[in-house]
Amino acid sequence: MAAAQPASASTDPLGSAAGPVASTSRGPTPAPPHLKATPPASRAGAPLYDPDATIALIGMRGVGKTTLGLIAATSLRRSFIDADSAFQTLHGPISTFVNAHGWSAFRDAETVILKKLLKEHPRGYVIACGGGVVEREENRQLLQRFKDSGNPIVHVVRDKEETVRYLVDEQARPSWGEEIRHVWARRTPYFESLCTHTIASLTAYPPPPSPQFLMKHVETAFVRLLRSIFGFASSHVPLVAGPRPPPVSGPSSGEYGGYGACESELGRGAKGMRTSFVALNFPDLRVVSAETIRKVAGGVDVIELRVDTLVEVEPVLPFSRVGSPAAANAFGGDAGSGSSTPTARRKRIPSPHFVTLCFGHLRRCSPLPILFTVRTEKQGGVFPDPHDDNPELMTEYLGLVELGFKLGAEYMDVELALPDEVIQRFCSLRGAATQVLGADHDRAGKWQWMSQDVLDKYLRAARLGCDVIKLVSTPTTFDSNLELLKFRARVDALSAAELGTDRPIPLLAINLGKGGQISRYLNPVLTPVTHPLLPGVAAPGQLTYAQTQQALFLSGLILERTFFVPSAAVADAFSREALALGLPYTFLVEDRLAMRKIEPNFGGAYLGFPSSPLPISSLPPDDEVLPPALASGWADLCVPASSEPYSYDLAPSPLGFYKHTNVRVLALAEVITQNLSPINAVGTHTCALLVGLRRKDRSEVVEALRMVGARWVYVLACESDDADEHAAGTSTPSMALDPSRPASPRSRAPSPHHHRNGDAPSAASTANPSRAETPQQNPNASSVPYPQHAPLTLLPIADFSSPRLYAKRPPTIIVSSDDLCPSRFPEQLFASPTGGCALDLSFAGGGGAAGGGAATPVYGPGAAMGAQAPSKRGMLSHAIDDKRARALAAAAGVGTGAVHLAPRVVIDGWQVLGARDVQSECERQAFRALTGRRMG
Ligand SMILES: Nc1ncnc2c1ncn2[C@@H]1O[C@H](COP(=O)(O)OP(=O)(O)O)[C@@H](O)[C@H]1O
Ligand SMILES: O=C(O)C1=C[C@@H](OP(=O)(O)O)[C@@H](O)[C@H](O)C1
Repeated sequence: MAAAQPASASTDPLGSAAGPVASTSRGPTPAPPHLKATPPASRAGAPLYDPDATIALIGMRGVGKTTLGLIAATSLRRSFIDADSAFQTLHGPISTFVNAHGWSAFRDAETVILKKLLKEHPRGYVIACGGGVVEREENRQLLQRFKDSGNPIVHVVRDKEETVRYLVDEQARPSWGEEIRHVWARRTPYFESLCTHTIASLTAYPPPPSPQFLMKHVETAFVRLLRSIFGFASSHVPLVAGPRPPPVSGPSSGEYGGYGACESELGRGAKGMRTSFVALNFPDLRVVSAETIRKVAGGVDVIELRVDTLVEVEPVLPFSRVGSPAAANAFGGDAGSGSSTPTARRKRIPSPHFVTLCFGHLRRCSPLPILFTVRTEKQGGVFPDPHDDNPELMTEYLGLVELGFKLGAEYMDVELALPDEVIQRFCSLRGAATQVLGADHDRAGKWQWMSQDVLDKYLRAARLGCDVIKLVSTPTTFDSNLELLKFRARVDALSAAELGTDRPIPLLAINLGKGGQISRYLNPVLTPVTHPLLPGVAAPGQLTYAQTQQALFLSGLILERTFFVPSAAVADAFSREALALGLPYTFLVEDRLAMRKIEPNFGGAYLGFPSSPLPISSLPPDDEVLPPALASGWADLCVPASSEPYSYDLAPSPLGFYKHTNVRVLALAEVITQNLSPINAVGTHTCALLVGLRRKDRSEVVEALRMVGARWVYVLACESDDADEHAAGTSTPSMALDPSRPASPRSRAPSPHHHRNGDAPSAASTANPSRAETPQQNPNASSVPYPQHAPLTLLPIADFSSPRLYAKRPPTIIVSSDDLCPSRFPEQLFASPTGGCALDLSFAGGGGAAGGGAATPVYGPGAAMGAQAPSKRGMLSHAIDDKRARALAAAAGVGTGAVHLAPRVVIDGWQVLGARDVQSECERQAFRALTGRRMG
C-alpha cells in the first residue's frame, strides 16, 4: 500500500489554501487573501443539514465507528450500513481477501463499494466507513463531494494509547504490515480535514458494572451532537426574556426534564433571568473527576472549556534533545534540569486530538452546555498571538476554533479582533448546534463605555452575526462600572433599525480586576465565575458563583425564599446545597401547601416521599398544571406562578397563583434512560412491562415511558385508571394514548395571568418532549426521527403466560411493585439478549447501577438522605438474582442454590434499580425545579 501524503500542514482549516493572515493586534483588518468572502452570516438557528441527510462515520480502526454507527441509527431511527460488512458480503472475510490479493486490490474493491454506498444512500442512513478509506485520493474526493452536497461526516476519535492497545491485541483484522502509530499519523490529518464533526469515543470511567454500559456516555454525547446539528433539539440557555425554544429531550438523549442547562421552567421564578458560566482552566481535563466537575459547575448554566489553558504533554522521542536547555524549558524547569532523563514534554499548542478528548470528558461528566474558548494572549489568554508573519500559527489557531464547531459546542467564543470575513465564516459554520459569542477585551483600560467606539464594537459584532456579545474592559475608576450600566441601558434601548437585526443581541459586559467585581455580579448574561476547586481564576476579578449570589442578595436582587420539603433529611441536604451556592434559601419541613398562604417568602413546596402527592383534581382551579402532572393526574411540586426576575421592587406573589408539576415523572424517565444500555436505546420496537402497580405509580410510569419514547407497554395486574376504563369500554384490545388527548379529565390552557412579562406559556415550554419535538422541517422526509405523535400503546395482559407478551420482542423495561403482583416472574421474561432496565419499586435499590448515571446517588441529596423507602428485596429483583444464580451455577456445573448477588454485579445486561434510585433522582429534580439551579 503506497503511503499517501497527508493534506498539507499549511492547508487553511477554514477551507482554502493557506496564506498570511492579518495580525489580530490592530483590531479589525481587511480579509486575509486566502479567506473567501462569505455573504453576511444568517443568525444561528437554522440547521445546516437536511433532517434526513445520511451521516458517514470515519476514523481509525477500532475507534468505535461500527458501534457508534449502530447506536446513532437506532436512536435516530435510520438504517445502518457498515462498509466493511458490505465488503464481506461481496468478497468474504477482509483478512482472507487481503492475504490472497493484497492491500491494493482491497482498496480498489473498497472504492467501488464506497462510491455505490454514498451515491445510492444520500438520505436516511448512517454509514460507517472502513478505517483506511482515506488512504486513497479517489475516496477522499468521494467523501469531499458527499460533504459538499450537504451530508455530515463525523470523525470518531478514541484515545490513541487505548486504540493502539486494542489493535495490538486484536487479531481479526488484517495486518497493515506497518507500525500502527505511523498509520495513525498519516491518516489523522485526512480525517481531521474531511470531517464536518468530531466525537470523542471515550470509555466509561470508573468501569461500569456491565460491559454494555462502557459506551453509554458516548451514546448520549453522540446522539446529542446529531440531534443538535439536525436542529431536533437545542441545549442553548434562554439569555433574554421571551419565548423559549423547545426543551432538549427524546429517546436516549438522557436529558429529560428540560434543558441541558440548569434552567427549568419552574425554577426560573426563583432564579430570574441571570445566567453564568464557570471557566474551567484545568491543564488536563481528562484527569479531573466527574465529581469535581459537578461541584465546580454547581448553580451555573454553562461550562467554559478554556482550550488555551490546556497543557498537553507528549512523550519525548529518543532522538530529541534530552537534557538540553531547550528540553528543560519545555518542562517548565522542573524536568530535564537534573540528571534524570525527561520522558515527556509540554506541547506548546494542544493538538486537536487532545482537545477532543478533553471536550469528550466534559460531555461525559456534565450535561451542561459547553462554551469553547481559545483565548489569545492579547485578549488575556494563553494562546500565543497569531501574527500575520506566522501563517502556521494562525492556521493552528483557526483550526482549534473550528474544532469547537465540529465538536458541537453550544457556544463558541470568537474573538472580535479577527477580520470581518473570518468572523462571518465562523458564524456560517454554527448551524443550529452552536451560537457564536463574539468577544473583545480592553486590557489596556482605554475604553470609555459611553463612547461611540464601544457602541460601534457592539454594533459590528451584531452586524457580523454574533449571537452573544462579550465586551470586557479594565476600569480605571469605580465610575467605570456605572458607565458600564449606562452602556447596557443604551444597548437595550437600541431600535431594530439601529441594531440591524430583528432581535436584541444579549450583552455580556464586565470590567476586569477587583474594581470591576461589581460589574460581574450585576451582569445578567453569562457571567464568568470561578470555583475554589479550580487551579485559579481564569481572569482578574473573577468571583465564585456563591459570591455572586451573596452579592446579589445583599444588593436586593435575589430575595430570601422559604421552601417546604417532605423530610428533615431533604431539608438538610437542600440547605447544605443552598449554602454552598450562596443562596438565601431556607428549607423547612412543614405542613406543605397550607404554608403558601401564610409564608410571605414562599418559594415552593415539594411533596415527595414520605409525603403524598396531590391528585390534580384537588388543586385550586386557577392554578396552572404542567404536563407531567396533567398527564399523570398527580402533582408533587408547586411554585408561585409569577416568573418575574426577582428584584427588590418586585414582591413575590404568595397569594397569587401556583404552578404544579410532577418531578417523579421526570425522575422515572431519567432513571430509565440512564439505565438502558445504548443497544437498548428506545426505538420503535421497545417493549415495556408494568406489573402490580397502584394507580398513581402506574400513571406516573406510563407518562415517563411516553417521555422516554417507549411504544409498547404491557400492563399486568395494575390498578386501572381512566385510560383502562376507556379501553375496556370500547373493548379495544389496545389503546393508543394520543398525546394531544390529556390523560386526565382535568385539562385546561393556562390562564393569561400566568404569562405576564412576556414569558412564554409554560405549558408549551415544558410540554411533554415527545409533543415538543419539532421534526416539521421536512414533513415529507422518509425517515424523521421521533415522530411527533408516536403513540404509546397499552396492552393489558391477564398473566405472565399471556401469549401476547411473547409475540413481540422481549421487554427491555420492566417496572414492578409487589403490591399487586400476582405471581413469581418467570425466567422467560428476561429473554432480552441485551438485558434491560428492571425497576423494582418494592426494592430499596443499591444506589443505581449505570456507572455514573443520574440514578447513582453517590453524591447529592440521595446519598445524604438515605431513602427510607422499602428495604426488602422485591419479587422482580429476586427473580433476576435467581436467574443469575442459575446461570452462574450452570456455568460452574453445579446445582442452583440461594445465591444472591450484590446489586451492582451485572452479568447479563439487566440493570436492577429500586425505589431509592428514583427517590434520589426525584430530589435532584425537585431542587432544580424549586431553585432553578442544578445541584453541584
Ligand atoms: N470508546 C470505547 N470504549 C470501549 N470500547 C470501545 C470503544 N470504542 C470501541 N470499542 C470497542 O472496540 C471494538 C471495536 O469497535 P468498532 O466499533 O468495531 O470500531 P471500528 O468500527 O471503528 O473499527 C468493539 O469491541 C467496541 O466495543
Ligand atoms: O484501517 C484499515 O486499513 C482498515 C480498516 C478496517 O475497517 P475498520 O476501521 O472498520 O476496522 C477495514 O476496512 C480493513 O481492515 C482496512
